[in-house]
Amino acid sequence: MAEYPKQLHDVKYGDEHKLQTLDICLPRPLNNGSLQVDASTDDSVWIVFLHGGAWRDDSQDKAELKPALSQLLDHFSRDAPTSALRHVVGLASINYRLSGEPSDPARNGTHPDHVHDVLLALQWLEKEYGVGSKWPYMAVGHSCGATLAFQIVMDRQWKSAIPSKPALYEKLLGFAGAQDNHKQTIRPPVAVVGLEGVYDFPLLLKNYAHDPEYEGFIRDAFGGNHDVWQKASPVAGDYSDRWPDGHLVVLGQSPEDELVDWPQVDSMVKVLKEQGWKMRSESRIKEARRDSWIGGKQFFVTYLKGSHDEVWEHGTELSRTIEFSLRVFYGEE
Ligand SMILES: Nc1ccccc1C(=O)C[C@H](N)C(=O)O
Repeated sequence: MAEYPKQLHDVKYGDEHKLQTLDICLPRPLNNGSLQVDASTDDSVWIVFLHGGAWRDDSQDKAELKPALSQLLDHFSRDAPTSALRHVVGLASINYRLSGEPSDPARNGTHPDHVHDVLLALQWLEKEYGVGSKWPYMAVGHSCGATLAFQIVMDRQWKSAIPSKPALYEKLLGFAGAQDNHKQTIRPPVAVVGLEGVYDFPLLLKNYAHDPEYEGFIRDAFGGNHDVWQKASPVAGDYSDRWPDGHLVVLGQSPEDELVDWPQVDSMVKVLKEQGWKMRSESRIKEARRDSWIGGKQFFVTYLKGSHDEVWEHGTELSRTIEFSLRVFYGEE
């Protein structure tokens, strides 16, 4: 069996509970730090994937990336010189603590425990592979994984909403109670790619008021305080001054999604626009060339096909969106 692409499964990034594990895929050798293809680190990036499942569904985990990953690797092996994956140093898919099952230490989390685990995993990835220091990374998430992808950017808002665990924040983020973005020891991503994401909890609960499941999983994951629901929603984030590293947001949404409706995207779009982000259309990728927008902030809304979970189950939509995001980020068509 060929040594590459190399896959590492169930690697532990913490030992507090059994969901502190991640999978890694290295498409090609790291070669003492420089890559065989695209040796320039400037052209290389990590992909960090966060699965969905409403913070509670233990049938959904880091394996959500698998179908998309095999398609990405397929394209890469067929077409390495032009495949978007040639920019990718590695892909990581992260498990994190869930909520809703008080007797299980891996499923008794309340916000911000889920974010903590993701930050711990990022800290591990930085230490072991230079993710965020040697190489930038894109955070890609599905459903509540898309929520988490934004939450690792907007950390200060949820920190101030939850004063109970300041020591851990300080340890993980170098957060000294100040607004100083540069003190962070865990670098934020350069891009956030959300698919079928939950971005605005109060709006989600309003639009699905007829289905008690929604309030159920929000309460399990975030507690009963409405103020926290509002502050922890990605739409409450500051994506301008406090995210200097952020250059690209891609919001992928399927009109056929039966669990998360389009107003979630609309709400996020409104916030990004208000904060100075430029909306680009898919047909004008060239115009969005990174050279011409270094330091700029641009976002795309892309239409996906299929139901809420088909988007990752079939892999096609997830792999397509990752490839799209890489192409846009590197100014290719
Ligand atoms: N109802 C949702 C609303 C929004 C986002 C996800 C869900 C889910 O149901 C996910 C998962 N399959 C679950 O059963 O928890």
